[in-house]
Amino acid sequence: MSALANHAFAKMNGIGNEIVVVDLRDSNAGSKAAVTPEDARAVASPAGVPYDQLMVLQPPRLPGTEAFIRIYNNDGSEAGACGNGMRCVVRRLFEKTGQTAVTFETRAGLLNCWRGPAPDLYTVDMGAPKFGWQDIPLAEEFRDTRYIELQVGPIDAPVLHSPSVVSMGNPHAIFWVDDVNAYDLERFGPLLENHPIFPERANITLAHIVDRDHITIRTWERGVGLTKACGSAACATAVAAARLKRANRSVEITLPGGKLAIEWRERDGHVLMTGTADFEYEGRFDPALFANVA
Ligand SMILES: N[C@@H](CCC[C@H](N)C(=O)O)C(=O)O
Repeated sequence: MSALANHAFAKMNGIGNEIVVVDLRDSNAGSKAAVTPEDARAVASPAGVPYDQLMVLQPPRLPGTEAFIRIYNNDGSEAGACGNGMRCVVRRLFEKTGQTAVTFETRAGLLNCWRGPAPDLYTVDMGAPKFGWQDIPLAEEFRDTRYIELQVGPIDAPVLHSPSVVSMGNPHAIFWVDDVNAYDLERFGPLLENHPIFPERANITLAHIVDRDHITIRTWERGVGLTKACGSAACATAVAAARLKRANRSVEITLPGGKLAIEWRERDGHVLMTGTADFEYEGRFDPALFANVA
């Protein structure tokens, strides 16, 4: 039987990024209570609780951490990072416990999160970005990942080309454009997400630098598709723009679902993401959802 059958969940969103939060720390099965890709797809089905990311809190593995968080995309694949999902987890936890700061373990490492700088805002220290081609990862060596050779469209008149690539615990490619709405991202997104240059696939973002303090983005998410917001893409874009010296290290990013404040901190190179998180409703998963899951 699935660890999720009849288990409580909270439906939330991080500026429109659809998030389901499940806390398995209290599960009788303890640390063995793992969510399978089939479970994750069953929850995402129309009869379930459709989401972009499923955030699963498992018992902590390291002293000083609140939980080990596993992050599933709605195609059942697992992600190392999800900025919007982290803010949702943090809001849910803080409202239940009164805590105001916490450390989680994720596949991408330890993440410190806190309430503030205003009562309705939550900040996640997303850690340090990585720029090495093996870290992103790319299938072949690129010594300079500020721009890589990749294009879609005719060779002599590419529609999109020369993205910056960054790992924020998950792989991101950022294409610099004048108007993020002028491209058919639903068409180009899947081609680029699955391009052989990205052996682990990639999140694909269109970014327009409005000025040194503002950037607008739209993202095709790996394992999901078009979303209203992708927090790690906002972080990757901010860092890539600063690296190109086209923006300041603190910027406001506008996404289809809302705004995020991103700071690439000078002191330690960590990226801080600040934004809201909204609670929608809560319930229990219908066990029938998992009837055909092994
Ligand atoms: N929505 C997320 C990113 C989720 C993970 C991504 N689809 C991946 O597979 O890397 C965010 O807010 O960061």
